[in-house]
Amino acid sequence: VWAAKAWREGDPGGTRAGRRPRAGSVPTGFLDVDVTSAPLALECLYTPWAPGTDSDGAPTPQDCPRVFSAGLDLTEMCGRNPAHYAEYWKAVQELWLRTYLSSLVLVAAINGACPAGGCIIALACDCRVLADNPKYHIGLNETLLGITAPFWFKDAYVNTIGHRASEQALQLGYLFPPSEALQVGLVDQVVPEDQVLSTALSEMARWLAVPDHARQLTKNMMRKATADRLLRQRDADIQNFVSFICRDSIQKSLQVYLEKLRQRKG
Ligand SMILES: CCCCC/C=C\C/C=C\C/C=C/C(=O)SCCNC(=O)CCNC(=O)[C@H](O)C(C)(C)COP(=O)(O)OP(=O)(O)OC[C@H]1O[C@@H](n2cnc3c(N)ncnc32)[C@H](O)[C@@H]1OP(=O)(O)O
Repeated sequence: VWAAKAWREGDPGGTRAGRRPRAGSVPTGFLDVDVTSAPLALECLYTPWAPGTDSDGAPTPQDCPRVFSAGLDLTEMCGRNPAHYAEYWKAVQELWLRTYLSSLVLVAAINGACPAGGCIIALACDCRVLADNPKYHIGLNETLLGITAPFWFKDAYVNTIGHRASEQALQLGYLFPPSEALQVGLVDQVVPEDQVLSTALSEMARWLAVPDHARQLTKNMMRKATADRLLRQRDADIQNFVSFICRDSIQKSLQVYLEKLRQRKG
Protein backbone atom coordinates (compact mmCIF):
# COMPACT_ATOMS: atom_id res chain seq x y z
CA VAL A 1 0.00 0.00 0.00
CA TRP A 2 1.42 3.26 -1.01
CA ALA A 3 0.61 6.47 0.73
CA ALA A 4 0.47 9.43 -1.56
CA LYS A 5 1.73 12.04 0.84
CA ALA A 6 4.98 10.29 1.63
CA TRP A 7 5.43 9.44 -2.01
CA ARG A 8 4.93 13.01 -3.04
CA GLU A 9 7.34 14.18 -0.41
CA GLY A 10 9.97 11.89 -1.86
CA ASP A 11 10.14 9.66 1.20
CA PRO A 12 8.69 6.43 -0.03
CA GLY A 13 10.91 4.11 1.93
CA GLY A 14 11.63 5.91 5.13
CA THR A 15 8.38 5.71 7.06
CA ARG A 16 7.51 2.06 6.96
CA ALA A 17 5.86 0.63 10.04
CA GLY A 18 5.45 -2.79 11.54
CA ARG A 19 7.69 -5.68 12.30
CA ARG A 20 9.20 -8.05 9.79
CA PRO A 21 7.55 -11.46 9.55
CA ARG A 22 9.02 -14.34 11.47
CA ALA A 23 11.63 -16.20 9.52
CA GLY A 24 9.92 -18.83 7.41
CA SER A 25 6.53 -17.32 8.02
CA VAL A 26 4.18 -15.45 5.76
CA PRO A 27 3.32 -11.86 6.51
CA THR A 28 -0.03 -11.65 8.17
CA GLY A 29 0.22 -8.08 7.15
CA PHE A 30 -1.32 -5.03 8.54
CA LEU A 31 -1.96 -6.26 12.01
CA ASP A 32 1.70 -6.23 12.68
CA VAL A 33 1.21 -2.50 12.94
CA ASP A 34 0.36 -1.27 16.40
CA VAL A 35 -2.72 0.78 15.74
CA THR A 36 -3.89 0.92 19.30
CA SER A 37 -1.16 3.21 20.62
CA ALA A 38 -0.30 6.71 19.46
CA PRO A 39 -2.34 8.04 16.56
CA LEU A 40 -1.27 6.17 13.50
CA ALA A 41 0.05 8.23 10.65
CA LEU A 42 -1.33 6.48 7.64
CA GLU A 43 1.71 7.67 5.79
CA CYS A 44 3.48 4.93 7.76
CA LEU A 45 1.36 2.15 6.35
CA TYR A 46 3.61 0.56 3.83
CA THR A 47 3.49 -3.16 3.37
CA PRO A 48 5.46 -3.93 6.51
CA TRP A 49 7.26 -6.91 5.06
CA ALA A 50 8.78 -4.94 2.23
CA PRO A 51 12.22 -4.08 3.48
CA GLY A 52 14.64 -1.81 1.70
CA THR A 53 14.45 0.59 -1.15
CA ASP A 54 15.94 0.41 -4.58
CA SER A 55 18.52 2.82 -5.92
CA ASP A 56 15.82 5.37 -6.73
CA GLY A 57 14.49 5.22 -3.20
CA ALA A 58 11.39 3.31 -4.24
CA PRO A 59 10.11 0.47 -2.04
CA THR A 60 10.99 -3.05 -3.13
CA PRO A 61 8.07 -5.30 -2.26
CA GLN A 62 9.60 -8.05 -4.38
CA ASP A 63 11.75 -8.79 -1.33
CA CYS A 64 8.89 -10.91 -0.05
CA PRO A 65 7.10 -12.21 -3.12
CA ARG A 66 4.15 -14.61 -3.16
CA VAL A 67 2.18 -13.07 -0.31
CA PHE A 68 0.65 -9.60 -0.20
CA SER A 69 -0.95 -10.39 3.16
CA ALA A 70 -2.11 -13.70 4.62
CA GLY A 71 -4.89 -11.78 6.33
CA LEU A 72 -5.46 -11.56 10.03
CA ASP A 73 -3.03 -13.37 12.23
CA LEU A 74 -4.91 -16.49 13.23
CA THR A 75 -2.68 -16.99 16.23
CA GLU A 76 -4.25 -13.81 17.63
CA MET A 77 -7.66 -15.44 17.41
CA CYS A 78 -6.84 -18.82 18.91
CA GLY A 79 -6.33 -19.86 22.51
CA ARG A 80 -6.37 -16.33 23.93
CA ASN A 81 -8.67 -14.66 26.42
CA PRO A 82 -11.70 -12.42 25.76
CA ALA A 83 -9.84 -9.25 26.70
CA HIS A 84 -7.18 -10.05 24.14
CA TYR A 85 -9.76 -10.71 21.43
CA ALA A 86 -11.53 -7.44 22.22
CA GLU A 87 -8.33 -5.43 22.00
CA TYR A 88 -7.31 -7.20 18.83
CA TRP A 89 -10.63 -6.60 17.13
CA LYS A 90 -10.61 -2.94 18.10
CA ALA A 91 -7.24 -2.66 16.37
CA VAL A 92 -8.59 -4.36 13.25
CA GLN A 93 -11.53 -1.94 13.16
CA GLU A 94 -9.25 1.03 13.73
CA LEU A 95 -6.89 0.13 10.96
CA TRP A 96 -9.67 -0.47 8.49
CA LEU A 97 -11.48 2.77 9.37
CA ARG A 98 -8.33 4.83 9.06
CA THR A 99 -7.41 3.23 5.78
CA TYR A 100 -10.89 3.34 4.34
CA LEU A 101 -11.47 6.96 5.36
CA SER A 102 -8.00 8.25 4.57
CA SER A 103 -7.96 11.41 2.54
CA LEU A 104 -4.74 10.21 0.94
CA VAL A 105 -4.68 8.39 -2.36
CA LEU A 106 -3.96 4.73 -1.60
CA VAL A 107 -2.97 2.28 -4.30
CA ALA A 108 -2.59 -1.40 -3.43
CA ALA A 109 0.26 -3.04 -5.33
CA ILE A 110 -0.72 -6.66 -4.79
CA ASN A 111 2.29 -8.82 -5.39
CA GLY A 112 1.05 -12.07 -3.89
CA ALA A 113 -1.78 -13.95 -2.21
CA CYS A 114 -4.37 -11.66 -0.71
CA PRO A 115 -6.98 -13.56 1.33
CA ALA A 116 -9.52 -12.25 3.86
CA GLY A 117 -7.97 -9.47 5.97
CA GLY A 118 -5.43 -8.84 3.20
CA CYS A 119 -8.26 -8.39 0.75
CA ILE A 120 -10.12 -6.06 3.07
CA ILE A 121 -7.17 -3.69 3.31
CA ALA A 122 -6.70 -3.81 -0.46
CA LEU A 123 -10.41 -3.00 -0.77
CA ALA A 124 -9.95 0.01 1.50
CA CYS A 125 -7.53 1.46 -1.05
CA ASP A 126 -8.66 3.57 -3.97
CA CYS A 127 -7.26 1.27 -6.58
CA ARG A 128 -5.81 -2.25 -6.82
CA VAL A 129 -3.12 -3.54 -9.14
CA LEU A 130 -2.63 -7.31 -9.02
CA ALA A 131 0.32 -9.31 -10.33
CA ASP A 132 -0.67 -11.78 -13.01
CA ASN A 133 0.19 -15.06 -11.35
CA PRO A 134 -2.42 -17.81 -11.06
CA LYS A 135 -1.29 -18.46 -7.48
CA TYR A 136 -2.13 -14.93 -6.36
CA HIS A 137 -5.69 -15.38 -5.23
CA ILE A 138 -7.74 -12.62 -3.68
CA GLY A 139 -11.05 -12.64 -1.84
CA LEU A 140 -12.85 -13.27 1.43
CA ASN A 141 -12.41 -16.94 2.30
CA GLU A 142 -13.66 -16.79 5.90
CA THR A 143 -16.27 -19.53 5.48
CA LEU A 144 -13.52 -21.99 4.61
CA LEU A 145 -12.04 -21.31 8.03
CA GLY A 146 -15.43 -22.01 9.63
CA ILE A 147 -15.99 -18.35 10.45
CA THR A 148 -18.13 -15.55 9.07
CA ALA A 149 -16.92 -12.37 7.44
CA PRO A 150 -17.90 -9.39 9.61
CA PHE A 151 -20.65 -7.19 8.17
CA TRP A 152 -18.24 -4.41 7.28
CA PHE A 153 -16.00 -6.77 5.32
CA LYS A 154 -19.15 -7.80 3.48
CA ASP A 155 -20.15 -4.17 2.91
CA ALA A 156 -16.79 -3.36 1.35
CA TYR A 157 -17.11 -6.43 -0.87
CA VAL A 158 -20.61 -5.51 -2.01
CA ASN A 159 -19.52 -1.93 -2.70
CA THR A 160 -16.81 -3.26 -4.98
CA ILE A 161 -18.20 -6.31 -6.79
CA GLY A 162 -21.94 -6.02 -6.21
CA HIS A 163 -24.47 -8.01 -4.23
CA ARG A 164 -24.88 -11.18 -6.24
CA ALA A 165 -21.17 -11.75 -6.81
CA SER A 166 -20.52 -11.08 -3.12
CA GLU A 167 -23.28 -13.39 -1.98
CA GLN A 168 -21.85 -16.21 -4.02
CA ALA A 169 -18.19 -15.56 -3.27
CA LEU A 170 -18.78 -15.05 0.45
CA GLN A 171 -20.76 -18.23 0.93
CA LEU A 172 -18.24 -20.26 -1.03
CA GLY A 173 -15.24 -18.54 0.55
CA TYR A 174 -14.10 -18.12 -3.01
CA LEU A 175 -10.62 -16.81 -3.75
CA PHE A 176 -10.46 -15.25 -7.20
CA PRO A 177 -7.47 -15.88 -9.48
CA PRO A 178 -6.26 -12.69 -11.24
CA SER A 179 -8.28 -12.99 -14.44
CA GLU A 180 -11.52 -13.54 -12.55
CA ALA A 181 -10.68 -10.84 -10.00
CA LEU A 182 -10.34 -8.40 -12.88
CA GLN A 183 -13.51 -9.57 -14.53
CA VAL A 184 -15.61 -9.17 -11.39
CA GLY A 185 -14.04 -5.77 -10.58
CA LEU A 186 -12.27 -6.86 -7.43
CA VAL A 187 -9.04 -5.43 -8.85
CA ASP A 188 -8.58 -2.65 -11.37
CA GLN A 189 -5.56 -3.92 -13.26
CA VAL A 190 -3.77 -7.23 -13.69
CA VAL A 191 -0.22 -6.82 -14.95
CA PRO A 192 2.95 -8.91 -15.23
CA GLU A 193 4.65 -9.31 -11.90
CA ASP A 194 7.57 -7.03 -12.70
CA GLN A 195 5.19 -4.23 -13.66
CA VAL A 196 3.10 -4.10 -10.50
CA LEU A 197 5.01 -1.31 -8.87
CA SER A 198 5.39 0.86 -11.96
CA THR A 199 1.71 0.41 -12.77
CA ALA A 200 0.79 1.33 -9.20
CA LEU A 201 2.89 4.46 -9.52
CA SER A 202 1.19 5.40 -12.78
CA GLU A 203 -2.18 4.92 -11.13
CA MET A 204 -1.04 7.04 -8.22
CA ALA A 205 -0.02 9.82 -10.60
CA ARG A 206 -3.40 9.64 -12.30
CA TRP A 207 -5.28 10.01 -9.03
CA LEU A 208 -2.98 12.74 -7.77
CA ALA A 209 -3.57 14.78 -10.91
CA VAL A 210 -7.11 15.51 -9.68
CA PRO A 211 -7.47 18.57 -7.41
CA ASP A 212 -7.02 17.19 -3.90
CA HIS A 213 -9.93 18.89 -2.15
CA ALA A 214 -12.43 17.78 -4.78
CA ARG A 215 -11.13 14.22 -4.81
CA GLN A 216 -11.11 14.02 -1.00
CA LEU A 217 -14.64 15.35 -0.61
CA THR A 218 -15.86 12.94 -3.25
CA LYS A 219 -14.09 10.01 -1.63
CA ASN A 220 -15.66 10.86 1.70
CA MET A 221 -19.08 11.25 0.12
CA MET A 222 -18.77 7.79 -1.43
CA ARG A 223 -17.45 6.04 1.71
CA LYS A 224 -19.08 7.78 4.65
CA ALA A 225 -22.24 5.68 4.88
CA THR A 226 -20.29 2.41 4.92
CA ALA A 227 -17.85 3.66 7.55
CA ASP A 228 -20.62 5.19 9.65
CA ARG A 229 -22.35 1.85 9.80
CA LEU A 230 -19.38 0.41 11.64
CA LEU A 231 -18.74 3.57 13.67
CA ARG A 232 -22.29 3.45 15.00
CA GLN A 233 -21.86 -0.08 16.31
CA ARG A 234 -18.20 -0.50 17.06
CA ASP A 235 -18.67 -1.78 20.59
CA ALA A 236 -21.42 -4.18 19.57
CA ASP A 237 -19.21 -5.43 16.75
CA ILE A 238 -16.40 -6.08 19.23
CA GLN A 239 -18.76 -7.95 21.54
CA ASN A 240 -20.07 -10.01 18.62
CA PHE A 241 -16.58 -10.88 17.56
CA VAL A 242 -15.51 -11.86 21.09
CA SER A 243 -18.51 -14.05 21.78
CA PHE A 244 -18.26 -15.65 18.34
CA ILE A 245 -14.55 -16.33 18.48
CA CYS A 246 -14.74 -17.67 22.04
CA ARG A 247 -17.11 -20.46 21.03
CA ASP A 248 -15.55 -23.88 21.41
CA SER A 249 -16.67 -24.88 17.92
CA ILE A 250 -15.07 -21.80 16.36
CA GLN A 251 -11.85 -22.24 18.27
CA LYS A 252 -11.76 -25.83 17.10
CA SER A 253 -12.30 -24.81 13.44
CA LEU A 254 -9.52 -22.24 13.59
CA GLN A 255 -7.12 -24.65 15.23
CA VAL A 256 -7.82 -27.30 12.60
CA TYR A 257 -7.30 -24.73 9.83
CA LEU A 258 -4.05 -23.46 11.33
CA GLU A 259 -2.80 -26.99 11.81
CA LYS A 260 -3.57 -27.78 8.16
CA LEU A 261 -1.60 -24.71 7.10
CA ARG A 262 1.35 -25.78 9.19
CA GLN A 263 1.25 -29.35 7.87
CA ARG A 264 0.92 -28.18 4.28
CA LYS A 265 4.21 -26.44 4.74
CA GLY A 266 6.02 -29.64 5.66
C1 LIG B 1 -21.67 -13.63 13.66
C2 LIG B 1 -20.65 -12.63 14.13
C3 LIG B 1 -19.45 -12.67 13.25
C4 LIG B 1 -18.41 -11.76 13.78
C5 LIG B 1 -17.13 -11.92 13.02
C6 LIG B 1 -16.41 -13.09 13.48
C7 LIG B 1 -15.33 -13.58 12.96
C8 LIG B 1 -14.60 -13.00 11.82
C9 LIG B 1 -13.20 -12.74 12.21
C10 LIG B 1 -12.20 -12.54 11.42
C11 LIG B 1 -12.21 -12.50 9.97
C12 LIG B 1 -10.96 -13.17 9.49
C13 LIG B 1 -10.13 -12.60 8.67
C14 LIG B 1 -8.86 -13.25 8.26
O1 LIG B 1 -8.03 -12.62 7.65
S1 LIG B 1 -8.58 -14.88 8.68
C15 LIG B 1 -7.08 -15.34 7.88
C16 LIG B 1 -7.36 -15.81 6.50
N1 LIG B 1 -6.14 -16.15 5.85
C17 LIG B 1 -5.96 -17.29 5.21
O2 LIG B 1 -6.83 -18.13 5.12
C18 LIG B 1 -4.61 -17.49 4.59
C19 LIG B 1 -3.97 -18.72 5.09
N2 LIG B 1 -2.65 -18.84 4.55
C20 LIG B 1 -2.40 -19.32 3.31
O3 LIG B 1 -3.27 -19.65 2.54
C21 LIG B 1 -0.96 -19.41 2.91
O4 LIG B 1 -0.19 -19.33 4.08
C22 LIG B 1 -0.54 -18.29 1.95
C23 LIG B 1 -0.91 -16.91 2.44
C24 LIG B 1 -1.15 -18.54 0.56
C25 LIG B 1 1.01 -18.36 1.82
O5 LIG B 1 1.37 -19.65 1.46
P1 LIG B 1 2.90 -20.09 1.66
O6 LIG B 1 3.01 -21.45 1.07
O7 LIG B 1 3.80 -19.04 1.17
O8 LIG B 1 3.12 -20.08 3.24
P2 LIG B 1 2.68 -21.22 4.24
O9 LIG B 1 1.31 -21.69 3.95
O10 LIG B 1 3.75 -22.26 4.26
O11 LIG B 1 2.66 -20.49 5.64
C26 LIG B 1 3.86 -20.20 6.35
C27 LIG B 1 3.56 -20.00 7.82
O12 LIG B 1 2.59 -18.96 8.05
C28 LIG B 1 1.47 -19.46 8.78
N3 LIG B 1 0.27 -18.71 8.40
C29 LIG B 1 -0.25 -18.58 7.18
N4 LIG B 1 -1.32 -17.78 7.21
C30 LIG B 1 -1.46 -17.42 8.49
C31 LIG B 1 -2.41 -16.57 9.16
N5 LIG B 1 -3.41 -15.95 8.52
N6 LIG B 1 -2.28 -16.40 10.48
C32 LIG B 1 -1.28 -17.00 11.16
N7 LIG B 1 -0.34 -17.79 10.58
C33 LIG B 1 -0.45 -18.00 9.26
C34 LIG B 1 1.46 -20.91 8.40
O13 LIG B 1 0.74 -21.65 9.34
C35 LIG B 1 2.96 -21.20 8.46
O14 LIG B 1 3.35 -21.15 9.83
P3 LIG B 1 4.65 -21.86 10.40
O15 LIG B 1 4.60 -21.63 11.87
O16 LIG B 1 4.53 -23.30 10.02
O17 LIG B 1 5.80 -21.17 9.74
